[in-house]
Amino acid sequence: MGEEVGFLGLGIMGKAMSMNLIRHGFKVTVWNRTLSRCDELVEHGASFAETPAAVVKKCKYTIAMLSDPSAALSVVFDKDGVLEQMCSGKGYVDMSTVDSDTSSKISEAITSKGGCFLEAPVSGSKKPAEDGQLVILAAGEKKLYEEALPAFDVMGKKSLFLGQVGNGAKMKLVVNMIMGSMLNAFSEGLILADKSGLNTQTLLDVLDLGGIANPMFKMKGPTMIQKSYSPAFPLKHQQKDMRLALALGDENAVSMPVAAAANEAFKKARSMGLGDLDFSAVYEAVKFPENSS
Ligand SMILES: NC(=O)C1=CN([C@@H]2O[C@H](COP(=O)(O)OP(=O)(O)OC[C@H]3O[C@@H](n4cnc5c(N)ncnc54)[C@H](OP(=O)(O)O)[C@@H]3O)[C@@H](O)[C@H]2O)C=CC1
Ligand SMILES: O=CC(=O)O
Repeated sequence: MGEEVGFLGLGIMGKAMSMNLIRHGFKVTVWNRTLSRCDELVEHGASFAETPAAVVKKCKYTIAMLSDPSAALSVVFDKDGVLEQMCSGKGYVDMSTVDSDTSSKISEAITSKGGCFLEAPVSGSKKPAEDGQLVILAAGEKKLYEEALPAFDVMGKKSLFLGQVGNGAKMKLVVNMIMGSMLNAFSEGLILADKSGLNTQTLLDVLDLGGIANPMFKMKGPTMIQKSYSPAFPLKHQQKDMRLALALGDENAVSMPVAAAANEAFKKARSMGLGDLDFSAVYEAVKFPENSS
């Protein structure tokens, strides 16, 4: 635990995850594109670096938690990026949700500089991140997985090593494709109950008692009924995951009409200006499809 760990990207997830590392005694150096977002972490004991390259220079391994493939690539390949200081003996752990091609590109670049690469996207949202209860889906260099396990144990409740680079990314996309499709079916059910004269809270109670009870319905149902969409998992990221999962389906000739329809609803929600709200705001797009532009 004596080694310095780097952390790039202090959004909803990165802030909670790096905070957990600090709380558990890790020495953490942080960077975020909007630098002011580092202040709170520094107040809690983190060190700050001006660029991703400066973080990598200082740290044995560096974790990233960034919004999407273009952010993940930019932080590695752009000026002052991760690659500039990557070398033998250093590791890079990308925990962002991206597609396997993006992850492979990053892996090749890191290993070509002599470094080790691990992808480690996570299942679980803001609250599990705050509580250290994420599920970590790692793949890539086993040696780096073992090195990062003490950090994973603090950030998550379970870590899985899934083999070669790409398997973690794919697993995460399959899980989120299912989650996005379920949320659409749930939204339609809430609307159907309401329009057909049923009490939506009673529907939530019935669902929670039966075989399709799940934490997502239990957590999101009450806030959806109240139209409260404070972002835990931003809708724009869920739509990105649906898009990437559908591309994975294309590559493998897997027909996914349910996921494709769910993706349309998330796109519609984005066109209604709901992208920065929680992904449960897709309920508004399902309820008022005519509001899309
Ligand atoms: N929220 C959730 O429930 C979960 C999210 N995820 C995944 O984790 C990742 C992060 O999600 P979350 O924290 O919610 O997202 P946020 O939108 O809250 O944070 C995104 C982070 O990426 C940074 N970023 C965006 N674009 C760039 C860029 N071009 N260059 C450098 N940095 C950039 C942002 O910096 P800045 O502050 O400057 O904008 C910010 O630090 C995503 O891949 C998401 O799909 C996975 C599981 C759960
Ligand atoms: O990616 C989102 C999640 O809740 O997991």
